[in-house]
Formats: sequence, C-alpha cells, structure tokens
Amino acid sequence: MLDTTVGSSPARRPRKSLGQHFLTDTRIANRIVAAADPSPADTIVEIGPGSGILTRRLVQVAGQVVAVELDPALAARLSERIGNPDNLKVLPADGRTVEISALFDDGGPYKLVANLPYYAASPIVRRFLEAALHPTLLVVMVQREVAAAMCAPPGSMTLLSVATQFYAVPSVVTQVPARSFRPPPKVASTVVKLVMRDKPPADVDDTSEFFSLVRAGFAAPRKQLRNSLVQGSGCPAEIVSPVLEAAGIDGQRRPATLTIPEWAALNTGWPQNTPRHRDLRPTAGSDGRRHHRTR
Ligand SMILES: C[S@@+](CC[C@H](N)C(=O)[O-])C[C@H]1O[C@@H](n2cnc3c(N)ncnc32)[C@H](O)[C@@H]1O
Repeated sequence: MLDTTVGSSPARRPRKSLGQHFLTDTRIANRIVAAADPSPADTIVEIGPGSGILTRRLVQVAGQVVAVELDPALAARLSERIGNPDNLKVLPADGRTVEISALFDDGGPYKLVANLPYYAASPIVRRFLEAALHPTLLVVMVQREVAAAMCAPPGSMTLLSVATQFYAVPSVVTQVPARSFRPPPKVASTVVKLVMRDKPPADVDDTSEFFSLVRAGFAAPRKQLRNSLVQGSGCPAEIVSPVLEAAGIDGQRRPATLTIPEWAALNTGWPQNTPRHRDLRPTAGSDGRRHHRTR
C-alpha cells in the first residue's frame, strides 16, 4: 500500500545530498516497526525520521520516541505532521555525531530504528554499535550490499561483517525494492535487525588494536591472508608468519574466511609494539588538513 500522506512535499524537493528517499510502502513501514517489537516500556531512537512514516507508528506503540533529523526544515515540521504526540522529542542534529547521552533524561535502555540515508548508514550504525550507551537492538534499512556484508558468514566476510558481528547478531528482516521510495533510489535496500550481544564472541583486551589488525588483514582482500597482513601492517613476512602459525591459521587462506575468534587469536599473538596497521592513504579532511583514517 502507498502512504500518500508522507514522502512528498509540494513546497520542497527531496534533498539528494541528505539521502532523502522517503518510504511510501506502508507494509514495509509496519514490518520495520514490528521487527523492533516496541512496547510502552520502550524508548526508541529514530535517526532520519524525514516525513515521519515510521515515527507516526512508533509513537503509537513505544513509551518515548527521540527522533534525530539533520534537515532542519523536516525536523521543524515533524511533530505537527504526525499530530503533536506527547511522547515525541525531535532533535535537529546529525546522527553521526549527536551526543548519545543527551538523547535521554535517564540514560536507560533504548532501541534504535532507522531508514538510514545511504551516504551515512555505516558511520551511524558503527557509532551506535560502539557507543558505551548502545541500544539493545537496532532495526535499520540500508543499501542491499551493505546489509549483505553486515550479515555475511565466514567465507564472505568483510571488515564491515567483523565490525558488525563483533557487537551484534544480524538477521535480514525484509528486502525493499527501489519502487517503495519516493524518489526511487538507484539501488535496492534491505532491513536488517541487529541484536546486541552481551559480550563479544571472543576476548579482546583493546578493541581499537583488534580492529587495527582486522583492517590490516583486509588490506588486500583478494590476496592470501599472509600477504594481505604484510601489506596492511607494514610488517615483514618474518613477523607475520610466526603469528599465523602460533594461532593455527593457514596464511594461504583468504581474509574473508576468518572467524572473529580467529582474528582475536591473531591479535593476541601479535608482538607488542609492532604496528598492526599502516595507512598509506591519507584523506583530506573538511578543514583542508591531511587526516589518516581511523576506524
Ligand atoms: C532515507 S530518508 C528516510 C526518511 C524516513 N525515515 C522514511 O523512511 O521515509 C533519510 C532521512 O535521514 C535524514 N538524514 C540525512 N543525513 C542524516 C544524518 N547525518 N543524521 C540524521 N538524519 C539524517 C534525511 O534528511 C532523511 O530525512
């Protein structure tokens, strides 16, 4: 079914730069909300509410909804559009940088629901997965390829798979064709549910060092793991090979085949004070200075 009350605004065009593809299929909207299993006891954070197709459903079933919208014009109109519900708080802010603790009064448990803008989907998901004050559950719509990487099993894993599955157990809720949006995007989408783990699937003392090593391991994903690690860490094979051997991992395997516990074993065996990752691709920051990539 088509929701004709949202997704269009005669006064203004959707802003492509903000990834504004508004969902118009009410069945998909209902499925997204149902996947979050909201109850009156729940606080729900929604990133990018847009015209409110999800928000209007969420306020009916959740105790409190906090909506974070970067477009100030959409943020200003959201509450009125959906009937000024008492349990809605709208913040005109960026989901990539918003202070998470400032979203709630009590800092209690919350769930995150979002039809994310494609350009910012990965940083927003990563930010909430890694936050000290993280949600218990995320239901997010992302580009189909991103969803596939998040949910990939060993054999097809990428850095994003490891980064997602370290924190959460992912599953696909539903596929969403481009015609379900106005304007239709050029790509298909998938709704993914991420249930946060109580603890990671392997013991890791320092997550930043762990992900540095994983990133090095995926420096050349089509190469054998040993060569990819040499390239990504900047350490010679004489250092990398014994670490692989001690962890019981065949260096001829592809990086995509490693499980998270195997990455953790490599990280544990990596010699102290030896670089885990070198980044040879400095990026220009918005302030014009050169920045090195960080996770
Ligand atoms: C794909 S649309 C989804 C809109 C609405 N939830 C829906 O399902 O129709 C993405 C929304 O995120 C907003 N947005 C874009 N970048 C954002 C950011 N960095 N932080 C918060 N919201 C953002 C856009 O303005 C837009 O409203």
